[in-house]
Amino acid sequence: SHAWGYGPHDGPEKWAESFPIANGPRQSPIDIVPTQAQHDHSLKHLKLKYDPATAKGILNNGHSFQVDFVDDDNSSTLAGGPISGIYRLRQFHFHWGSSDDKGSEHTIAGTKFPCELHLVHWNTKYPNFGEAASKPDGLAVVGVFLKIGSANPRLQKVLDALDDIRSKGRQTTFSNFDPKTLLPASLDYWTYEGSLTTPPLLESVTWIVLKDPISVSPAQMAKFRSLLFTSEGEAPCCMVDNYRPPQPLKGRKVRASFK
Ligand SMILES: NS(=O)(=O)c1ccc(C(=O)NCc2cccc(F)c2F)cc1
Ligand SMILES: [Zn+2]
Repeated sequence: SHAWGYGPHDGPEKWAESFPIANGPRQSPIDIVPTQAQHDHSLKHLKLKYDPATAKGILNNGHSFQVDFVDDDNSSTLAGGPISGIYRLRQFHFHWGSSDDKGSEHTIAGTKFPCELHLVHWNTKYPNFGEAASKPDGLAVVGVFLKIGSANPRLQKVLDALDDIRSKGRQTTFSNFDPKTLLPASLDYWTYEGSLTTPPLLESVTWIVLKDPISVSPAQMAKFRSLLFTSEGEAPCCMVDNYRPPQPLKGRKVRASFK
């Protein structure tokens, strides 16, 4: 079976056994070294258009939790930046650590953040997410680092919903939310060609990692860590350290939208 996780027996070091692409040429995440990124003045600014009414639900999928969006039309989209065409917002989710010194998937010159937000979009040149996920230009994920500081009021509605989805498989409605409120003031970014950071690890993602973090307080981090990897009735296992470590660059170039 393709049961995978983040523990010693089913974690990132074991994924290649079921998903050999784990050792592929464009795997994610990576360590981003700003001094080695190339400024590309042809990179456009990011165009994010999100309709709060497309927020649908919030789900504990046993690996993270995600907020799902209605993606039947172009109400919530990403365009510009390094991508061509229009990509539709599908979901956003997070990765985080058991302590504040780790948790992000991408790192900046070796620096780990306590948490990383991923906003997942798929290319509308394909009929649906599943099809797009198998194409080299099928997905675009915007990554945002979270840094320990003052409590972030923009996170609170998401964190307050976690009480209803503590265990794997739990979901509840989640409506009227604009994920644009989770973004930092500057949309400066690094971009490179990569993959999903969890199985099936498909090499179909144009990564757009924002340079500036948003804030999260220690108490808010504790809310993330109150979730469970496990289903109701199983021995509870805290959902923490659900991040893949950086993968080999294998000759890829990281471009910067800023000087
Ligand atoms: N962390 S991340 O942002 O890189 C990431 C984003 C999305 C997915 C995902 O959708 N997985 C399920 C999945 C995978 C392939 C095809 C599918 F249809 C599908 F639902 C996994 C990882
Ligand atoms: Zn992710």
